[in-house]
Amino acid sequence: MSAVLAEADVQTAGANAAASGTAIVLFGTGVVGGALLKLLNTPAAASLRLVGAANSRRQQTSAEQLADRALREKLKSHGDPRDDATLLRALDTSGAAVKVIIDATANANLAARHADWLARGYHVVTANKALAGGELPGWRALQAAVAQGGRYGDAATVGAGLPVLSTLRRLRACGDALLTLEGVFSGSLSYLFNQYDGSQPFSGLLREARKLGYTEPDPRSDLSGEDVARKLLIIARNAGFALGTDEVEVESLVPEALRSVDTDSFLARLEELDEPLARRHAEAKARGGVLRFLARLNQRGKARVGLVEVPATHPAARLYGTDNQFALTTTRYHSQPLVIQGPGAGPEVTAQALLGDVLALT
Ligand SMILES: NC(=O)C1=CN([C@@H]2O[C@H](COP(=O)(O)OP(=O)(O)OC[C@H]3O[C@@H](n4cnc5c(N)ncnc54)[C@H](O)[C@@H]3O)[C@@H](O)[C@H]2O)C=CC1
Ligand SMILES: N[C@@H](CC=O)C(=O)O
Repeated sequence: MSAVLAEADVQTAGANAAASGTAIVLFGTGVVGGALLKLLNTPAAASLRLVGAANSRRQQTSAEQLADRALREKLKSHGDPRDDATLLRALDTSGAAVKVIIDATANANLAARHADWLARGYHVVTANKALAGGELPGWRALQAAVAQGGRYGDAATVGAGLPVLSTLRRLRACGDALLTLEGVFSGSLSYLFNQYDGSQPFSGLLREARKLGYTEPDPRSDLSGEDVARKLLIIARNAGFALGTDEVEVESLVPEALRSVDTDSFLARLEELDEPLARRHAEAKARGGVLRFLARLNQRGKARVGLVEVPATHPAARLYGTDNQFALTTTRYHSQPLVIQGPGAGPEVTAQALLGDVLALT
């Protein structure tokens, strides 16, 4: 069985899981983790056993509490103090053949533990991009752990589960190679720029995107281009380009004055985004163009993410909602790129990507 998870594996999952027993611990019960908890209560997840769940401050390992449909809400005020060791012990003592840690946080310290968890025999399924899309040594440690047999479910890290990484791996397994990559890799920025026409403030749309669960916990991770850069790095690295974080040119949409304030202050000052973006929008419109936040990797490994004015005929100008678009030019898809497109953010699709990766392990 390969070390990374293929979509096809999911099909036989339910029956196998019942036979082998799969125990899971969930880190993060926010927007994505909360949606996953709902999915765990559906027949699709009947073979999985939740033995621990945690938010940043509290955790639960009692079977009775974990079975409570209000678990996410209750964890906000009730539960044991956070302690990773107790959660891992719940996996160890579960008697399950397959032990899975699900990371539905954006916490870099937690992501830094993925390789260690894999080395200790746990499988890891993650929506958290901080390791694979972070500093190169972290990516290399992850690859080393995967080479030793650890299995890493990463579908949710790119395109919120769109079949991007699995397609890329399949192409590579056939000897194909990625030449260039271009597209819209952010669901929230897609949602924002697909709708923004200058008639309403950008900050209002951003509040909406946040309410719908499309943005990162701190929306500056989206607006700064950091989240898109991480996705670009994850794809590029999976395609064999060992790019460092400093090799991606990143354009930030966050005004200088808002970059180092705390999250609450930033959220209280969103209107400061409006004027510069209204100006850029008006300039693009006057030339018949639209603004899109694009990621690009060329054949020499040069990578850039940022706001680009594109003509109305550009493929990225014809996206809707949270659509992501990944155009892969490869040695075999060279006259026309292979394009993967669809909703690229949102709790339900992302939680489904996590569940699919867990089921594929069994
Ligand atoms: N929202 C979306 O559409 C998508 C999100 N993702 C990723 O999913 C992850 C979670 O995103 P959201 O659910 O939107 O964020 P959120 O802010 O709603 O939830 C984060 C959760 O992580 C918990 N947490 C933080 N540190 C923790 C720790 N050390 N131990 C246990 N729990 C901890 C928080 O208490 C919270 O429950 C992020 O990495 C994000 O990039 C990936 C694809 C799509
Ligand atoms: N905040 C992210 C969520 C998915 O990774 C985005 O907007 O794409």
